[in-house]
Amino acid sequence: MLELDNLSVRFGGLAAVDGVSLRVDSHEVLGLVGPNGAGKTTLFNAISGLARPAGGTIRFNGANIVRTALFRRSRLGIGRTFQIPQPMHTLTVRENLIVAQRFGTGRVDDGRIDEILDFTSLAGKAGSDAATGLALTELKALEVAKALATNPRLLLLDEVLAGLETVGKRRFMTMLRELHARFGVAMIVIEHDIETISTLCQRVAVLDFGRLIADGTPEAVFRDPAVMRSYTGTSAGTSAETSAGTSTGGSHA
Ligand SMILES: Nc1ncnc2c1ncn2[C@@H]1O[C@H](COP(=O)(O)OP(=O)(O)OP(=O)(O)O)[C@@H](O)[C@H]1O
Repeated sequence: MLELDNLSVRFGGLAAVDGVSLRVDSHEVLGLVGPNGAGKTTLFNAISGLARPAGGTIRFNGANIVRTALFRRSRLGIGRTFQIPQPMHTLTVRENLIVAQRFGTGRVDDGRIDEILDFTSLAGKAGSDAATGLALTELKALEVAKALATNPRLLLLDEVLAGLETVGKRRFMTMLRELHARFGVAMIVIEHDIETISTLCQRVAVLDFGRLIADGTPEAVFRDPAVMRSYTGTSAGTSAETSAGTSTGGSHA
């Protein structure tokens, strides 16, 4: 479905994404981890059309979309959320979904919007002001709902669980698993928490200084000493240690 070949994104002298080659198959759930500043969000920006690559190709369902405009990528089926929820202010929750759906599909389907509101547990908030009427969990749910309204085949989820407390996080993870099964989308999931990634994802890719340093099953990747060193500054622990909530949120700073 998605194939990145030697993809690079530069900010002046900084290679934020540095020669990354990676593929995601339809219906696959891929975790994307790495320390702060490793290039994860920049990679999402390149795939979704917000960042212009300095080199390499992005193939989506066979076509090279590296020069394709943002809204066209959305219409091809690439949806995303943002790390910091970005509701459209002054609009209600339902209106947010209508705008997202029109952007992503070129039309409005009220039945589909009702389905998404139900699915994301936002039906009771459909008429609420999106900027002022929502708790953090609901704002995160709205990010997912807006992305779903664009009718994605590939969903890029940028730290949608960050900041949620344990119960909210569990509920959200259940929702993401159901989403994958019910809407049949492939997903790339950026999260720092190893337990979350191991639970949600079949495969994990690790970025470090913009480079892909590992790609494999969660069990294999999180046991790789080089991987663990790169973002925690420690050597690999046992699987019990690494699945007990270890964060991948190390920093090069
Ligand atoms: N618009 C920009 N202009 C200049 N440098 C940028 C820009 N966006 C990102 N960077 C730099 O590119 C590198 C990668 O940043 P990016 O946000 O992609 O990392 P990340 O892995 O998503 O980090 P985090 O886990 O903190 O969200 C960092 O060094 C960052 O400072």
